[in-house]
Amino acid sequence: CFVCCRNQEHLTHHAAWNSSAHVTEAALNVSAPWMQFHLEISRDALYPRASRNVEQLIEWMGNINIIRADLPFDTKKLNEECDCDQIVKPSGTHLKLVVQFQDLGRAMFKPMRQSRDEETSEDVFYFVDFQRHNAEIAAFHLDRILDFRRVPPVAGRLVNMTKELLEMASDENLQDVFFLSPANNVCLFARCPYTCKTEYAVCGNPHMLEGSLSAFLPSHSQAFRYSVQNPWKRSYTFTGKEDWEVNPSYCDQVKQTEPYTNRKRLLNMMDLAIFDFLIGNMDRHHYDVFSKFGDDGFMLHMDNARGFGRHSLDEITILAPVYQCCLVKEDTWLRLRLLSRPEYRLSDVMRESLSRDLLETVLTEPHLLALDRRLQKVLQVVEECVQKHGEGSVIMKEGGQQAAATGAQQRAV
Ligand SMILES: Nc1ncnc2c1ncn2[C@@H]1O[C@H](COP(=O)(O)OP(=O)(O)OP(=O)(O)O)[C@@H](O)[C@H]1O
Ligand SMILES: [Mn+2]
Repeated sequence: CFVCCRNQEHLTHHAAWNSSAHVTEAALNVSAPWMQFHLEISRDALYPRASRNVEQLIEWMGNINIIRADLPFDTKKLNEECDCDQIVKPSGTHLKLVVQFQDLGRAMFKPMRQSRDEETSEDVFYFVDFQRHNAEIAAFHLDRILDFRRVPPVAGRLVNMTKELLEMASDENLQDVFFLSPANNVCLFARCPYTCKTEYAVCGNPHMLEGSLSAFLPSHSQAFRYSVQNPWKRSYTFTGKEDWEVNPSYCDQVKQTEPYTNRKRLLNMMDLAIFDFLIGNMDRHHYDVFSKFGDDGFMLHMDNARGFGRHSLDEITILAPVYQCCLVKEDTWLRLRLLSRPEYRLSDVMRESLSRDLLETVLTEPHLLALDRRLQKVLQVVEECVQKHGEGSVIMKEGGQQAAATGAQQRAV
C-alpha cells in the first residue's frame, strides 16, 4: 500500500483498490484525480479545505475522453420491470447516465433539461419538477463556499451525444433510447421509471448537449453508505401533511430520536436545511452517510438537481429545522455572516467560483441575487431565535457546546 491514509479518519486507502471489480492493477493510476478524490474523503468532509485535487478533478471531468456510457444501476433494475406500454406518471425527470472516463474514473451525467432563463411554473409539484444540470453544478460550488464540502465535485461539460454517449453505450437497452428528431437532432429519452415517451426526451443541437458530471463516490463495496430519511421530508402526495408541518414542537421529538441524539448530526441537519433553502430545494427526502464513520460522520448532500428552479420564490418552510429547533453550528453562522458582508457577498463569491466551470453561464443573475436575499432571511431566522432563547442555546460548537459570544445578540437588537 503505497498511498495510504494511515488512520481511521479516512474512508479508503489504496489497498482497497486491488479488489475493485472495474479497475485492474495494470491500468491503475493512483495520481488520477478521481482516485485522489477517493483517498481524501475523511470523517469530516468529502475533501480537505485546501485540496488542490478538486480543481484538477473538475477540469479532468470536463475534458477527458469518455470511453463508456451506462444506464445507472437503479434504472437498470427498473428496466427489468419496465414496460414501455404502461406509462406511470407524466414526468420525464429521471434522465441520467453513468459515464466512464479513459482513466477508469466514473461520473453521473445529468443532461440539460431546462433553459437557464426558464422559471419553473408555480403549478408544478416539486417532486415532478425537472432536474437541472446547472443546479447540480451550482450546488457543488455553493457547498464548497459554505465550507461544508459534502457535495461530490461536479463539472459542466458539452457532450457529443453521438460520439461520446451512443457510440460508447454499453448495451442495447441504452442504445435503444437514442433517436433522431424530426429536426435531425440526436435525442435520448428515459425508459424508466416514469416514461417512455419521446416528447420527454432531451435533444442535442444536433449532437452537442450540455450536462453535469458528478464525480463518482467509492463504490458500496469499498465504502458502504446508506440512506437516512430526512425527518423534515415533505409529503409526496397532493394534499398530505407531514408531522413537522402540523406540530410546532416537532423538533423536541427529533432531538430524542437516534441518530439526532448525537448533537453533531442534529447540527448537520441545520446545515442541510440552510443549504437547501439557499438553493430552493424542496426535494430532500433522504440523505446518505458513510457507515464507516458512524453517527459522527458528515452527511452527503447529493442530488441537488431540483434546486434553482424559481429565483423569485424563497420557500421559507425549507428552513423549518432551523426555526423549529433554533440551532445553528457556530462555524456555519460565522461563515454566513461573512458572506453577507459587501466585500465577500455570496453572489459575488459564487459568480467568481462558477466562472471557473467550463460552461459559459451556470446561473443567471436573478438566481445569484436570490442567494443574497435568502442569506439575509437565514440570518433573520437565527437572530429571531437568539432573541427568544439567547445566543448560548442557539449558536453551538460542533460538539454541541455553547459557542463563544459571536455578537448575534447585538445584531439582533
Ligand atoms: N456522484 C455520485 N457517486 C455515486 N453515486 C451517485 C452519484 N450521484 C448519484 N449517485 C447515485 O445515483 C442514485 C440516483 O442519483 P440522484 O438522486 O442524483 O438522481 P435522481 O434521478 O434524482 O434519482 P432518485 O429518484 O433516486 O433521487 C443515487 O442513489 C445515488 O446514490
Ligand atoms: Mn433525486
